[in-house]
Amino acid sequence: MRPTQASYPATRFRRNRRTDALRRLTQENVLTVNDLIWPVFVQDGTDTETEIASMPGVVRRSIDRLTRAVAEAAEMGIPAICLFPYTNPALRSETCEEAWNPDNLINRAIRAIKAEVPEIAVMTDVALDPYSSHGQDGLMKDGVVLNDESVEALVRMTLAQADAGADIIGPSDMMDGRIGMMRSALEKADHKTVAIMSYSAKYASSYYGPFRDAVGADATLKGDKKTYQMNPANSDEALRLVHRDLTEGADSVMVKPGMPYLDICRRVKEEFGVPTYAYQVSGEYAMHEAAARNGWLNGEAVMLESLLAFKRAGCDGILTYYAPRVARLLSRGL
Ligand SMILES: NCc1[nH]cc(CCC(=O)O)c1CC(=O)O
Repeated sequence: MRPTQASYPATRFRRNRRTDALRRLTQENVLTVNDLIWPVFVQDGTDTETEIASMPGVVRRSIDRLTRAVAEAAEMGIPAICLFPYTNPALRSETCEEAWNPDNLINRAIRAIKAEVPEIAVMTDVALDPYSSHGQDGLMKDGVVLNDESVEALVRMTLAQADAGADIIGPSDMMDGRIGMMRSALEKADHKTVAIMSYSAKYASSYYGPFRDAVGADATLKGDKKTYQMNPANSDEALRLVHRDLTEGADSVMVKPGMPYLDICRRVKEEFGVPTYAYQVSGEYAMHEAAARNGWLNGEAVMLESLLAFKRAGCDGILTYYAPRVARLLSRGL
């Protein structure tokens, strides 16, 4: 489209901005509760929660408390949550078996939530970092993260989560070939309706720091994830990855992190026109909160502005730790 307008004074852009009513009438994009996926952290225990120092306002909850919080989220109209575990360090190992234990923390949480709050969509995370003694997303040998062996482990993990009742599988590991293997394993196991939202364009980002605190992978992580997560300098590669994942059977795709990668969101949406999501990651949340809590930014205003930006960039939805706060605001009509 080539925007056409007369020259000044026949055109005065301020006419459409003069009042709140006129601004609402000419607004191109809108953020609604239907755009929100709430990432949540789960820990062992009963009736407990633990604050995450680098993510003020975010907590890890025991399953009972989490289920109550998820019920409230559903009540507010939030369509989906995404579960992340804080695995007991004693259960982390080189071989990561806990990841596909049918009774691990995540699978117990899925069952509890689906029993109590069946209407909310439950998304999971598929990667080995909360279960590995080295904090990497795959299995390791001689200092190398193995691809095909890791995919086998991730497929086992996927099936255990589908058995527990997950609605959406979220592979965040960035191994090659995982989507195809997961899709055919799900078909074979008669989990034909389970969706896959692929973390297709996931960058080796420094914005994940606070998340690694939250799942306890920070202390254990040796080295970095640059041999499998994307180089932040790349953009064409993101399109190739999205294409690959779609041909292997992904139902939707994700770009991660969010705000520093809005150009990628726009390119993906324009090129493929598929359901496209962005993850406003822990570091983005931490930046906003740090500034807001210091009184340097208006927290509520930047929260809303940052989320609207994803819609403008073409995203169909956003994974955001702000989901319940935003939902509450939106239900009051802002
Ligand atoms: N593979 C695990 C995973 N899934 C989501 C995040 C980050 C989420 C966030 O920072 O909010 C990470 C961390 C990582 O890749 O190291």
